[in-house]
Amino acid sequence: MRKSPNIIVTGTPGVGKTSHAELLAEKTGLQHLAINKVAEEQNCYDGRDEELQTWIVDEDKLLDALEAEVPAGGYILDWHACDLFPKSWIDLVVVLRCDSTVLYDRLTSRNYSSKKLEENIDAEIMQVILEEAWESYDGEIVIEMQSDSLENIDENVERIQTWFEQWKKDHAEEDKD
Ligand SMILES: Nc1ncnc2c1ncn2[C@@H]1O[C@H](COP(=O)(O)OP(=O)(O)OP(=O)(O)O)[C@@H](O)[C@H]1O
Repeated sequence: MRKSPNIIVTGTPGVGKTSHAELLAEKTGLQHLAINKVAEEQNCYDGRDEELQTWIVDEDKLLDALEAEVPAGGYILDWHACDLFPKSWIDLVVVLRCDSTVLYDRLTSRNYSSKKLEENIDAEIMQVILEEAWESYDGEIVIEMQSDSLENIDENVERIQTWFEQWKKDHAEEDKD
């Protein structure tokens, strides 16, 4: 039984996962875990995709690196995929969405190749990560949030914070029972 929940914040690159996760960590005291940093620090790679200029993550190694701490709870898992985390670890999945023209502007400032830019915009339009979340977790724990503006970040974090406080209350009562 976790004393604090685990929340995934996921979505296409550039939708605002880090921005949300950092503010949410500040408001809730949950620990922000940038999964790409864990993969880098623990060398959970299985080669490199030169065309897309990204590392290929060895998911088994990555799960091994997370297994000792994450199941106990208290983490915000920030990553551009969500299907590798076991269902039993996760209490809420936040899928951030972004208008494709807004996302295009955010990603062009990153010097991505045109192929990488196009793939990410297509993935957002086709709601690839949202479908992945629906397939991997129970529908009632998956929430979709729009992340086009700074106001959206504040509103979304406030909503998640309300959910977090309710979760804590519910579980404190369960502990008493
Ligand atoms: N809702 C938003 N409104 C305005 N700007 C935003 C919003 N979300 C993110 N941004 C801006 O877009 C850029 C990318 O944001 P961020 O790094 O949080 O995205 P990300 O999803 O974590 O990206 P990555 O997957 O590459 O780590 C940053 O410059 C950030 O300030």
